Amino acid sequence: MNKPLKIAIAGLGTVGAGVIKVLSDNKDIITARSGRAIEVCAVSARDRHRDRGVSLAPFTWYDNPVDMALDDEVDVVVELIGGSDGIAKALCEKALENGKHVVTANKALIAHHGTELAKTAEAKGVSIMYEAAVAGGIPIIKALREGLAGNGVERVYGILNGTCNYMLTNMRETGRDFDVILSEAQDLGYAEADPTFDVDGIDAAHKLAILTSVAFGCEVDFDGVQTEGIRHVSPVDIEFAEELGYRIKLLGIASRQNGSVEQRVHPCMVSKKAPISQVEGVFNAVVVEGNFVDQVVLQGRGAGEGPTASAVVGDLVDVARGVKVPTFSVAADKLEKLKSAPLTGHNGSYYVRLMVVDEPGVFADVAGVLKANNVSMETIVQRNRAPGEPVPLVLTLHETSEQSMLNALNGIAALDSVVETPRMIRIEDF
Ligand SMILES: NC(=O)C1=CN([C@@H]2O[C@H](COP(=O)(O)OP(=O)(O)OC[C@H]3O[C@@H](n4cnc5c(N)ncnc54)[C@H](O)[C@@H]3O)[C@@H](O)[C@H]2O)C=CC1
Ligand SMILES: N[C@@H](CC=O)C(=O)O
Ligand code: NA
Repeated sequence: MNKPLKIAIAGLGTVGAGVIKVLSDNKDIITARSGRAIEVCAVSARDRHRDRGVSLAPFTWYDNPVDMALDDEVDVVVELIGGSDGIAKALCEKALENGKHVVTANKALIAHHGTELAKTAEAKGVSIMYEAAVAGGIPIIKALREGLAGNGVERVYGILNGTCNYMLTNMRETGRDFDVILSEAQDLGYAEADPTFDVDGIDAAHKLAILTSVAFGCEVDFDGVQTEGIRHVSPVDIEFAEELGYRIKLLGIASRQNGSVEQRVHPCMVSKKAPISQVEGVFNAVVVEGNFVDQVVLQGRGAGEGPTASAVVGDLVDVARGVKVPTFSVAADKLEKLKSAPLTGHNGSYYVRLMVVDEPGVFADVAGVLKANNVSMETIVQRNRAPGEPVPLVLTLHETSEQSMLNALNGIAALDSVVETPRMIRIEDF
């Protein structure tokens, strides 16, 4: 048997503790598949004495995880702390510079610094692997980079945040409060250390920026992702979506368009008949559209201890086997720099909810603004008649440009009878 692969784990929270469990429970199959044992030799976390359900006694303890990058026994540093900068970045940089492989679940780090880290790794002849960073247990990075390498990818999209999908599913099914369901997702280990990253779409944007890079062979451009979270999705919108035949999903969508790339994360109305609208709870799904394969759909748990640890260990097995692949889909110094397409140039259909004073002439005023902006209406629904009181007025609009829609919304918001900021959700036709 070849000599064991020695790993150092930085961060022993949901994912770190999970990795120790997978390596121990599946030791025999992992050793057989890797052709060598994968052994933890060192660990680091903030609290040495917390009960994690795993014994740390066999491992060397480091108070400062960055020192593990200098440990001669260590072949691979597994970074499971999180955060785009600070200690996680310092550790990964130092490990790569010292010729150690890095495996990480940290999407924030890869989304912000992926291109430079890949350049360092490739120059040093080591790997930085990050399967767990995108869509948890779904092996989407491997699928895109390896299995689909023969295709030109035209579009990649999906449900990329388990917390938001769990919340939207539960809001619809149970009618419970946003904050109660968010705290449940935190207890289940799905949410980020700062859950505003989930709720505001930032985590999904991190993942989309990484997917874009692997799918299109371009530099990672997190700032190019146009991002909106689920904070403004209200129970009223969820009810209207049901009535109109849609489900609301937070999607990340990246498409290539003549030398530029459009990257967007926002709530979408998706037909209840579309397969992606059936993906519920903590499950994620990623759809890849390739020019020869047509459509490939991968679905699985996007967050939580077991699925995320499964992805980390998959990367470790690749390192143990000596697999050599580019960090993204082409060598780091050959990644294209693509321009970002602005969302104002996007064409699509829209759902709009207004809160209006229930009085004669409101429909006509709204229709007048839409006409002036060349936006045509598909349906209009008003419920709960309450003369003189604010009531919801819901419209769906035929395909139009985002800029026209925004102009129309500004005009509508200025009408006296419209009493709250209009809410707009894009309708996606999959
Ligand atoms: N929880 C999940 O479902 C998923 C998490 N991830 C990513 O995995 C990473 C870890 O996430 P979780 O395990 O959920 O976080 P966590 O908060 O449960 O664990 C973080 C660990 O890092 C340690 N840590 C923090 N600062 C430290 C420092 N200065 N020095 C040493 N240790 C330090 C903490 O003590 C803790 O053990 C993050 O990058 C996260 O985005 C990725 C996919 C899914
Ligand atoms: N907070 C993330 C964890 C996995 O990436 C999520 O909810 O998807
Ligand atoms: Na993954």
